[in-house]
Amino acid sequence: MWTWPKKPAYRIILSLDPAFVDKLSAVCLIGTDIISDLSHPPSLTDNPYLAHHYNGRKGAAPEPAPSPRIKEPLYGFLPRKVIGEQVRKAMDGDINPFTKQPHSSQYKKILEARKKLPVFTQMDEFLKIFSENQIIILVGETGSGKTTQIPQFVAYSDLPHTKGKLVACTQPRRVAAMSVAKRVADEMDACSTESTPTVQLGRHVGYSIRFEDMTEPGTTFLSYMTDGTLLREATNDPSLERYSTIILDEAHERTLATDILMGLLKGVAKRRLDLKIIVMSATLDAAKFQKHFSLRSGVLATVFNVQGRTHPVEIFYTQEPEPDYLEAAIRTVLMIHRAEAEGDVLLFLTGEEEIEDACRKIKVDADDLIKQDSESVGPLVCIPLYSSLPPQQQQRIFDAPPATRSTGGPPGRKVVVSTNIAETSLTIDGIVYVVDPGFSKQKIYNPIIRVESQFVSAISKASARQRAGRAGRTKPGKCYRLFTEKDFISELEEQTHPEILKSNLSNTVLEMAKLGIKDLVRFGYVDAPPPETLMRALELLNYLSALDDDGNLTALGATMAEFPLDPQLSKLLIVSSEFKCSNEMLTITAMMSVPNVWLRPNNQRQQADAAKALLTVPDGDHLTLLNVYNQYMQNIHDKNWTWTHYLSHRALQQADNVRAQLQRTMERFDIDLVSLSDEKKLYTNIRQALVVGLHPSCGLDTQPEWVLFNEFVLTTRPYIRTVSEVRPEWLLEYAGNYFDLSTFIDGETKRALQLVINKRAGKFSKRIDSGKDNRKARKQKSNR
Ligand SMILES: Nc1ncnc2c1ncn2[C@@H]1O[C@H](COP(=O)(O)OP(=O)(O)OP(=O)(O)O)[C@@H](O)[C@H]1O
Repeated sequence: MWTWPKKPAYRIILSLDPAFVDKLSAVCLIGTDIISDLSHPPSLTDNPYLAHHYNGRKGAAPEPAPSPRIKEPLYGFLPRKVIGEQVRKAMDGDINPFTKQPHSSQYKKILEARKKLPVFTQMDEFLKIFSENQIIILVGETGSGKTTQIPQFVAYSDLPHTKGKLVACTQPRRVAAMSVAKRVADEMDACSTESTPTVQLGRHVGYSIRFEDMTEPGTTFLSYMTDGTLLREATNDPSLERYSTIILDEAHERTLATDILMGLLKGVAKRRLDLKIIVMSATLDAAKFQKHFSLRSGVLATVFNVQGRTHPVEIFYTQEPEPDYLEAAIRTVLMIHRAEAEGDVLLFLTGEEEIEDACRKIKVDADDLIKQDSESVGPLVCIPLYSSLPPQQQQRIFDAPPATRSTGGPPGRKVVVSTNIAETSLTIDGIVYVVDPGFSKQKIYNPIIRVESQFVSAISKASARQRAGRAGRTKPGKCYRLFTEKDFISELEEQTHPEILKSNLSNTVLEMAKLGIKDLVRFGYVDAPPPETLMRALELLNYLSALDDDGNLTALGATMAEFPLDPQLSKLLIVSSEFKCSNEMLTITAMMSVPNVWLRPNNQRQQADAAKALLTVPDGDHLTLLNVYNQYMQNIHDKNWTWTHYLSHRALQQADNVRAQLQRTMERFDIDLVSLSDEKKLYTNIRQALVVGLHPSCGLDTQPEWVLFNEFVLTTRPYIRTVSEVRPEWLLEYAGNYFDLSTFIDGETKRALQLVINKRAGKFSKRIDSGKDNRKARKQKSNR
C-alpha cells in the first residue's frame, strides 16, 4: 500500500467550530492545495529545504547573487535570406505554394483587404529586419495586423517547406488561438466557396490549446497555440526543435506562461542559432523586452515599429463617475441599441455571474423597448463570453446578428458581453461599439497565508486601449468609457501588473523543474517573482514529493508534469491506483477540469435544485460528480436526460473528452486503471483522497468536523467548493509527515489531532490490557 512519502497531496482543513467557513480566511490553501490552519505555518526561512534554495540565508528575503563572470560565448545566428519580392510573388501567384493547389477567387479578395493593413504595407521592411536579426521586438497598434499577418510572412519566408519545421504563434487565450487560426487559414485559402479548400484548418494551419490539438504532424506549417501549451511542450523538448520561428504575441499582457517563455527562449536562442524569435506587443513599452533579449552585453534587441491602425475609434467619457457601473453599462447598451446606427456591441464586465445577469437584464429591457416601439427598435441577441464556457459555446460570439424583422425594419443587433478574454487578438466581425466600465477581475496570491483571492479592480490604460481597439476592426467604431477622462489620465495605471508577480507558482515551478531549470532564483525573468511565492511553490512540490530535498525533480514529479493539471490533481491521479480507485479518480478529475455541469436557470431554481438532489451522493461533492458522470454514461450521453436533470450536456461531453485524454496519459505511464468491486470500500478509498464543501452549492447537509476541498474562493466571504468529509485518523495515517504534531505550534489543530492520537493510543492500550487479562484468565483456567 502506498503511503504519503512526505506531506499530503490533499488539501485538508480542520475546524472544530461549527461556523468554520468564516474562519477560512485564516486557512492557507490555493487550488487543490495543502492546507492547515495558521497554527501550523511552516516558517519560510527556517525550513532547511527552502533555506537550501536560498543559499542558507535565514530571516531575510533572498537577493539574487551576482552572476558569475563568464566568458561571453561567441555569438552569431544563422542568417535566413528573405526577399520581400519573392514573398509577394508567392502570395500574388495563381498557385498556393504550400499546397500546390490553385488559389481561389475568394483568396484574392481577402488578399486585397489584407494589403491595406499597416503591417502589410511594411512587409518588405519587416522581412529585411527579420533576415538580419535573430530576435525582434515588434510593436504595433491594435488592429495593425500583427497577429494575422506577421506569422504568414514568416511562413512564406520559410518556403520551401521541405525542412518540415513549423512557425508557432502564441496567444494568452484559447478563444483567440482558435479564432485567429481560423481567420488565418481563411486568408491562406481555406474559405473557398467554389472548390475544395486548398488550405485546411487543423491540417495546414492549426491551433493547439489545452486538451485540444488541431495540428497534423508533417503537414501543419503554422500553428497558433496558447502560451501554456508551448510551455508544456518545452518540458519535453526544451530546445523546441520542431519550430523554425516562435512568435510570442500580446507580450504586453505579461501572462505567467509568456513571461516564463521569454526567460526560456533567451537561453534557447543561444543554443539554437537557427531559431528566430519575435516578441509582439501593442504597447510602446518595449524597452523592457529589448533589454531582456539583449544576448550580448550592451547590445539591445532590435525593435520594429508598425505605424497606424485600420479604422479610427472615437472615444467617449462620462461627465461624472458612475456610482453603479453595471447599471450604467446596461443603460449604455440599450441607449446604443435605440439610438445608434447599425453595428454590434461589445460590453466588458468582470465575471461569469455578472455577465449572465447582465445578458438577462439587457434582453428583458430590449424586449420591452421593442414592445413600446417596434417601428424603430430592432431585435437584439445577447451572447456571453467567459473562459469557463466550453470552446464551442465561445464560438457563438461569431454568429451573425439577428435578422431584421421585416423589409425596411430596424436592423438586428448582437451584443457580446465578455470578460477581458475578448480584450486582445479577437476580431468579432461587425463590432462597432465597445462599452468599457473600466473594471476586471484580478487574481492575487498571498504567499504568506497561501490564499489566492479575486478582486474586481480598475484596469490599466493599456487594457483600456486594447478594449477600445475591439471597435474599429472592420469599420470605424466608437468606445464608451464609463469613467471620466480625468480618471483615465490620473487614476489608471499605465500597464497591467505582470501575472508572475501576483500568482501561485506551483504549477510553473514544476514545469520549470521539468525544463531542467535548477536555479529558480536566478532564472532570466523579465520581472522576478516574489521570493515568498517561489518558496511556497517549492514547499508544496516538496510535500507532494515532486521535488526531492535537494530540489531535484523526482520520477513522480516528472510524471506529474506530464498531466495538463494542477500538481495536486495529477498527484491524486497517479496515486489513485494504490487506493484501487483510479477509474473513478479519472472521472472526478475530468469533471473538476470542465466548467460547472449544473444548470440553474433563474426561473427554474427549485426544479434544478430538486434534480440535483436526486443525483447527490451524501458523502460529498466528489462522489456526486462521479455519480453524475456514471449516470450520463448509463444514459448513453442522452441530451434529453441531461436536459431533464438540469445538467450541461456540453460540459459532460467535454468531461468525457478530457477523461479520455487523461486516461491516455495514465496508460502511457503504466498507471493501472482499477476499481474496487466493494462499493462501500471504494467510496471510502476515494474520500481518503478527496474533499467536501460548505459552499452554498454543496450537497452536504451535515456539518462535518473535518473536510477536504478543492477550491477556496475569497469573495465577500470565504467559500470552499467541491468538498468531501474526511476522518482525522486518515490525516495521521496517510499524511503523517505533514501532520507531524512535533512541528505544530500549540493551537486548535494540534489539540484536536492530539485527542485523536490519545484516543487511538487509549484504545490500543486497552486492547493490549484486555488481551493481557484474557491471557491471564486463560492461564489461570489452564492452571486450574
Ligand atoms: N475574423 C476576421 N474577420 C474579418 N477581418 C478580420 C478578422 N480578423 C482580422 N481581421 C482584420 O485584420 C485586422 C488586423 O487584425 P490582427 O488581429 O492581425 O491585428 P493586431 O495588430 O494583431 O491587433 P491586436 O493587437 O488587437 O490583436 C483587423 O483589424 C481586421 O480588419
